[in-house]
Amino acid sequence: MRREQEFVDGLHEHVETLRADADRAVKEALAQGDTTRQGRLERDILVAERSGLLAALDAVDSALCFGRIDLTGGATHHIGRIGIRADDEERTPLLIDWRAEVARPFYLATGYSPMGLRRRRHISSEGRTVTALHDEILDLGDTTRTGHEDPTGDAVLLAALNQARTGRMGDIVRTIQADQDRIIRAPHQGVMVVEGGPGTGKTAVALHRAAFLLYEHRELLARRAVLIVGPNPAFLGYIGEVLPSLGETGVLLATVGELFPGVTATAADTPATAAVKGRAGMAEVLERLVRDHERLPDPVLAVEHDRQVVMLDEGLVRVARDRARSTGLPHNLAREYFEGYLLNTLTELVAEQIGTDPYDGSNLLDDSDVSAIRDELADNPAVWDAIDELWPVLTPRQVVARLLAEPDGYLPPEDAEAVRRPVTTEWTVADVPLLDEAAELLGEDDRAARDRAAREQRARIAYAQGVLDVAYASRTYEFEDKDDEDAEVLGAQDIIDAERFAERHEEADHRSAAERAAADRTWAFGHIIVDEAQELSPMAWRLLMRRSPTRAMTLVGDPAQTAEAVGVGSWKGILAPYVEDRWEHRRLSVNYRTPAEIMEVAAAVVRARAPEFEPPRSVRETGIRPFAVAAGGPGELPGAVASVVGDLTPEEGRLAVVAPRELHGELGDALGVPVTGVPDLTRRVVLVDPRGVKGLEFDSVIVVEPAAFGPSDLYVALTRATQRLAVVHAAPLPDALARSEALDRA
Ligand SMILES: Nc1ncnc2c1ncn2[C@@H]1O[C@H](COP(=O)(O)OP(=O)(O)OP(=O)(O)O)[C@@H](O)[C@H]1O
Repeated sequence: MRREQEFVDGLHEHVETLRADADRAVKEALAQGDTTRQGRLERDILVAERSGLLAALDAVDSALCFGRIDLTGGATHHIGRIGIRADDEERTPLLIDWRAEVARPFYLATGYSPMGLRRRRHISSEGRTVTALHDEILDLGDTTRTGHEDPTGDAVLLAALNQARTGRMGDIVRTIQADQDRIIRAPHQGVMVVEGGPGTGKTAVALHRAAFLLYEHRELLARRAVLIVGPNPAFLGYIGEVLPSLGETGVLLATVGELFPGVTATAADTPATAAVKGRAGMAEVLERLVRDHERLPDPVLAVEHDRQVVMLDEGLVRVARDRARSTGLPHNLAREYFEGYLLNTLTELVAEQIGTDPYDGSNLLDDSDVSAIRDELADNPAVWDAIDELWPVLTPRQVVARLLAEPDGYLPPEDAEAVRRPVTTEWTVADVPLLDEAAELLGEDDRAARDRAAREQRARIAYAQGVLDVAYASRTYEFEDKDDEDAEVLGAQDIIDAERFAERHEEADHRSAAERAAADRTWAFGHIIVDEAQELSPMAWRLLMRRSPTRAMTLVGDPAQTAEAVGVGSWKGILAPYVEDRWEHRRLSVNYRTPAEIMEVAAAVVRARAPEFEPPRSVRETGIRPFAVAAGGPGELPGAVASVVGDLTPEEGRLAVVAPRELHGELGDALGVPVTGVPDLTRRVVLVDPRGVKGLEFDSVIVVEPAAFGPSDLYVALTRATQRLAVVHAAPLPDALARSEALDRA
């Protein structure tokens, strides 16, 4: 223990030096004034790098080192959250990053396959103080003993699993299990699906995989960013600290409702409405709606020009429309072509009207006359009104709002009723993939932005030119008598370089890749990780696949926990359109969260639908049996819940009351718990609705009125506790629970 403490102390001293160096480097660099473009670039890179290092050092401050491996050859390596090297010539590694290949045996070695290890040591600490060592002997011939042997090899894991919860997920870097490690370190190309029941560590594995990929492919992923998609904001809050604790911050965490820049949708539709909006067929519906805006006159459209009236008939417009469509461009981009064709058509009509020789029918106009007519037409607002009517520029919001306000003719009557709503500016989560699809169909008409950018650039150049002219004039004057040729040449060159000077004045984009990605709908992420992937609709998959042209994705989920009517039918069905059968499937089968006693109750709920269902194997038994409490009637429910909350609230840790939303008001009053949209999971007692509890976990869970839950919601709710579970009900229990022998009656 003393030696490990000395090692840890030495490590912290070294970290202090690194921190001070990095801090100084950042301050010095920031204090430097603007020099050359190159200099500023280098400064920005240095500041970003050192600030990143500082953030990583701060994040991993406690429990920096958590393990040691002793190799049969005599070498030893300490393993930690980040890698640290000594200052010597060879930059000798002091602490090995857990993600490095050298650290791998720490996670994989067994007595049967020791991978060159003699011993594996877990080092536990509180803050900077080493509190315990646990050694596993992997070389069975080795007889040296340290007095810290852990005969079963799982003391550290069990201690982690039994620890009181904090309302924030923690990292599992000290105890990653072998099957989890293989997923975390799988190659990053292609699609990998990770399936596993509740508590098998899917979320933990997904987050550690992100950290591993950022380590292994740092350059690519720092540029392209990693996106992690989760089911709801409470869940993202719950997992938000895992990656920073591993020293990683450059990751974008988002729900699907946040993936259309400018919209943050949290409102949910009813399941039936979300199901209609999420169907793959909606892509064609939107396409049809957009094409219906590429209109034909019925039968003619009169355009006034220069005191004449020109008649655009259906046939003429159809030709222009077909030509514009044949470009294959999205609606807003093809409009430029439509404008051109229609102006040509109008020019011909006007030229015919005014230029035809009344005697022989020949045209009296020459090319320059015709060209002048075209220019005049292009200046005529009436012409642009006609173009706007026939081929309007559309925004994604207009298109989706129009569909939802007037779905008739686009959706069968029943579906139309399900989605219909008045025009509104508030979007639901299920609207977001529709907005994204619409944006894709419309294309970005960036001509205005391009023109503006060009104008600004010209203005900047003119300004820079002016500045340099002044500088040049004064310099010439200043150097006139000195006959300093060099200075003269320099001044002249600067003026030639006005354009470069202007560029230098452009603000550098200081945002991180993740921040830029969040603001850019067309961003292609380096890797996408989807948690609770079973929840996503086909339309949401379309959106995500557009963000991942390389299809580097890790999808984790559990079909048995699917609540959404449009969720995953089968991975195959979802993935085939994008990658055919080129995806990998991995399974996790050990439940680290839910003790066996609770899992038996939860499994009964699924078995009522699927008798052959096999739940994941719980790694722990606690000897504490779940129980049900029957309230005398609905009026007595809050009191009964309050009494069970009193019994089950842990000294440390968290308790969740999972109840249908309708009951939250009276339960909140009875328990003195605030009723909020996004629950504050760091409170000792929280009130959550069945949908919102997905992915979360607590020491104790009380499920209220389970008859009101959908079967998959009930399964999810019953599998959230690490220690104790109770069910409180006024209505009769669902059959599966009523019959379960694993549920005691209090
Ligand atoms: N190797 C491990 N070491 C320590 N704790 C672990 C390990 N694997 C998983 N856990 C813990 O088990 C709990 C469940 O993990 P996680 O939430 O990742 O499971 P999940 O499969 O996503 O569950 P669900 O589908 O029910 O939401 C977490 O508290 C996690 O920290």
